[in-house]
Amino acid sequence: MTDSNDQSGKTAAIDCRGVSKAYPGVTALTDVSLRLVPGEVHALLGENGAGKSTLVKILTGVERPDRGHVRVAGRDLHPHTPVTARRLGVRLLPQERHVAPDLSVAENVMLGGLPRTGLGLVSGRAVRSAAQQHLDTLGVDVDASYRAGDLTAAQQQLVELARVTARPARVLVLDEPTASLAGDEVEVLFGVVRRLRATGTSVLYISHHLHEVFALADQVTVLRNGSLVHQTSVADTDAETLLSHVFAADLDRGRLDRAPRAARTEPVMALRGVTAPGLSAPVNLEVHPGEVLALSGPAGSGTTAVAELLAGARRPVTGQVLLRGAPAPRTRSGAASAGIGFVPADRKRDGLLLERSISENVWLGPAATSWLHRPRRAHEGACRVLAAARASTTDSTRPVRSLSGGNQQRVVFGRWLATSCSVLVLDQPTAGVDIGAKFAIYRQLLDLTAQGMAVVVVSSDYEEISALADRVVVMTAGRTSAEVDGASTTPEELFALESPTERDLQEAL
Ligand SMILES: Nc1ncnc2c1ncn2[C@@H]1O[C@H](COP(=O)(O)OP(=O)(O)OP(=O)(O)O)[C@@H](O)[C@H]1O
Repeated sequence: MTDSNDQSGKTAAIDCRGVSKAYPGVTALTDVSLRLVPGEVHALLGENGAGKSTLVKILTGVERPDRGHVRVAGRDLHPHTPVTARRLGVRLLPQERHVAPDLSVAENVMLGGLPRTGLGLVSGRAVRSAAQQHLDTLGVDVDASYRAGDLTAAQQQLVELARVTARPARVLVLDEPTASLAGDEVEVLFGVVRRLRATGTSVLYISHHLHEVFALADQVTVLRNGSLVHQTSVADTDAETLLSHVFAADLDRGRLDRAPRAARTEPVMALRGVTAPGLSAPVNLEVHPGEVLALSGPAGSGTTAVAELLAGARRPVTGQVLLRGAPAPRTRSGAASAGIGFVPADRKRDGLLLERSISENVWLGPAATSWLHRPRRAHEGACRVLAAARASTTDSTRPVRSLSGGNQQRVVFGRWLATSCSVLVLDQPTAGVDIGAKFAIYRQLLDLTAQGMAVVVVSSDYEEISALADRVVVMTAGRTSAEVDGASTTPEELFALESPTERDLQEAL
């Protein structure tokens, strides 16, 4: 039996032994060992900053370990580069989307191996037909001839999944793959993972969602502060045990106590008969001070369009967006100056300056103007923000690039905690944020509404909606389709309300 074989004699698809990695001032991984046999789905859990992405970078050849080694199907990952990893069949679906927006869906899917004619030329028709066939096999309902940049974030994520699976993979690494997916798309992804497992591909599945681990994984490994603290078969564990390993301290998920809701006053914002790209019918909507309004609906249902209209990030074609009864600013910077905060779903788009410090990023938020002259205040403010958002680092002079993905999201959120806006619009605010920090963020939002701020949350997470919302506006196929009370609604009710009606289906035909 070689090093990479298990008792059954199976050679591990991927085997990493004693891997350690440090960045300046931070030990990201200490002596981590992990092996996946062919056809195994292995979940990797850990709070923000635990070392998951660093391990992924090492397994995919992007970063070299300081100590330890990686073998793929019994062969050393040497030289330790992404090209070697790819050649050995290790593929990655990254946390951030990387579709080429100006290329077609087909070109994006087939990017790594465009089918050629006998003369060695690339045939557009062959590319389209091969891509469409692959998308259909995966169950991804997207037309291969569309421009990738015109797709929703969730569709782009599925196109990327199609790209990484277009060629046979020995090991597929999925880094928080459901962060921008909702109900049906999650099922598509699960189907793909199950099919790959059946054909012998090993899947390393990184997630903050325990139900996904129990739905999909055979084995689970928990990292904490860069060390492997727990490794077991999923059949032999339960959610409480896993959580106790993910978080060193007891997780405070106690009830979110809410101040009694203030009597309805005049709306602070309203949409009156608004039409815009992404909407199929005029939208009427009011946002009141002191309430959390949730916009619930699958990707493409119009929730992001409404959030962007409120935040000045999308222009109405007809109708009016009102702020305190007067026309609202029609640009993002104008809306920010008028006190409308916005946390978009794609944090890269929110202009995080990755090379600059956490302090600077907090105070360079679109509503901040005076940070340049007050570095100490910026520093103190950033520390307060980081503590409030339960970020694992208190050193606000660190560059944002050195933060884990989830902690970068907290900085985006923290920007708006440090300002005094009257409306805060958040699109999927806790995607990629660990469960502990999620609840800290929910508490912050509820405190802000108790002080009179209006909060609008676009979310595809039913638990999030029930924890936060006073009112839920449900959207399907580009129009508002229902409004329900946040306190009494259930995930089942929301799911049923979000399912397309007969009318939606007929209009789509
Ligand atoms: N390029 C870098 N330079 C300095 N420190 C880094 C760098 N990349 C990661 N780190 C640090 O290494 C540690 C592990 O980060 P990593 O991104 O692996 O966490 P993670 O478990 O993937 O978190 P998340 O759930 O937020 O994505 C963190 O303390 C992070 O700040």
